[in-house]
Amino acid sequence: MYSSNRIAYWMSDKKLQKINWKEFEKICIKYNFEIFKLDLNKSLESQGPFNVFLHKLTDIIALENQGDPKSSHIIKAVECYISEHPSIIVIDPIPNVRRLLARYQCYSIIHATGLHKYGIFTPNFCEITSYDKEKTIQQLKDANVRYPFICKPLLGHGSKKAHEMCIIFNEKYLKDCRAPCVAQTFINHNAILYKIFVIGQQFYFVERPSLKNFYESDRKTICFASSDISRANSQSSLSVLDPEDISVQEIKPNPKILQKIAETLRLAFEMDLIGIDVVIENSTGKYGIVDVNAYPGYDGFPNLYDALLQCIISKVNNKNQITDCMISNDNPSNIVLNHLNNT
Ligand SMILES: Nc1ncnc2c1ncn2[C@@H]1O[C@H](COP(=O)(O)OP(=O)(O)OP(=O)(O)O)[C@@H](O)[C@H]1O
Ligand SMILES: O=P(O)(O)O[C@H]1[C@H](O)[C@H](O)[C@H](OP(=O)(O)O)[C@@H](OP(=O)(O)O)[C@@H]1O
Ligand SMILES: [Mg+2]
Repeated sequence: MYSSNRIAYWMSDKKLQKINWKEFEKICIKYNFEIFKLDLNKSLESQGPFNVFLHKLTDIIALENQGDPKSSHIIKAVECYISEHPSIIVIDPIPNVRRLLARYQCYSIIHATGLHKYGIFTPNFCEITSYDKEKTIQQLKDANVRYPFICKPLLGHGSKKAHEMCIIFNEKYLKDCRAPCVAQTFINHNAILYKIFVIGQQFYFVERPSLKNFYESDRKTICFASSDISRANSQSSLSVLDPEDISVQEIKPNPKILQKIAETLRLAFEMDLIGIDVVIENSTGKYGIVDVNAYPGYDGFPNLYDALLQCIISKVNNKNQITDCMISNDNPSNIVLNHLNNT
């Protein structure tokens, strides 16, 4: 049991408390898994061996990204340990998490999936790189980003700042774009958002409040913190529909389409723990993917920890099967032996 069923994890204390981690530890013990928190300030070698590494390192990766030497040292040590022990199952691989954290790259990956064949899209987006007005106008035009649009920080996780956004309604207030950022066309969706939570092959979705409908106009920029909008109990004034929008009929989501989104993005991002935020566009009924999150809150996911352990077990089994297969088929010494036996 020692090395084949040993899970190392790392998450911030805030995350551990929020998701009631003690419950997961109990389930692990019940199923004969040893589980322990990795100390990132100590030698990793001395804490091994382990065969699964489960983590939410987004805050540290974000700091590394901003040039913080301590965070960079920690992430390098983790990556180095993983590359020296390639049999470890990492949930999720650090390069894949990095890709998802960068909003521009994240939307580019969604755009490349071919989901548009199923009436699913990611709103037009571009990177705004400077405060040069003419340049910004050109960047928006090239990507067909229309007013109003949302400005989102380039990094999608890891700090309060990553969730500070604004809605820009016209050219006059382009100066409010906090460059560098991603600009994304605003999709009217009657203030309802669906959060799809993915754990390996399992998924679940919940309905959440969202931003009300907005139109191009001469109004001033609206700034908001995304954490005030789409939590289960959020009550932002920005989510209260204007009287003329109240009669717009609610379109219920098709679970098959949400499943298609979950399966496609899990494969596209090569990650098992993701959250996907989807809105249904009022005018077309199409499904717009507006955000993808690494290791989300899973608020409302039934039997969360059974699902998580099931995901881990299936990855461990897959890995063992592949290893068995390699030992019996591909091992060069076996091939030589088989050849010798046949001659
Ligand atoms: N393109 C869009 N059109 C309309 N509304 C949008 C769009 N993008 C985002 N929103 C709204 O803004 C909110 C915040 O956007 P987004 O999810 O990108 O921020 P975030 O900081 O990544 O949020 P999270 O905390 O879920 O990670 C969404 O919950 C949704 O209500
Ligand atoms: O409502 P969800 O679960 O989608 O909310 C996420 C949200 O995506 C935020 O991005 C948070 O991530 P950080 O930026 O890493 O703080 C998540 O926070 P966490 O505390 O659960 O890790 C939310 O769950
Ligand atoms: Mg997000």
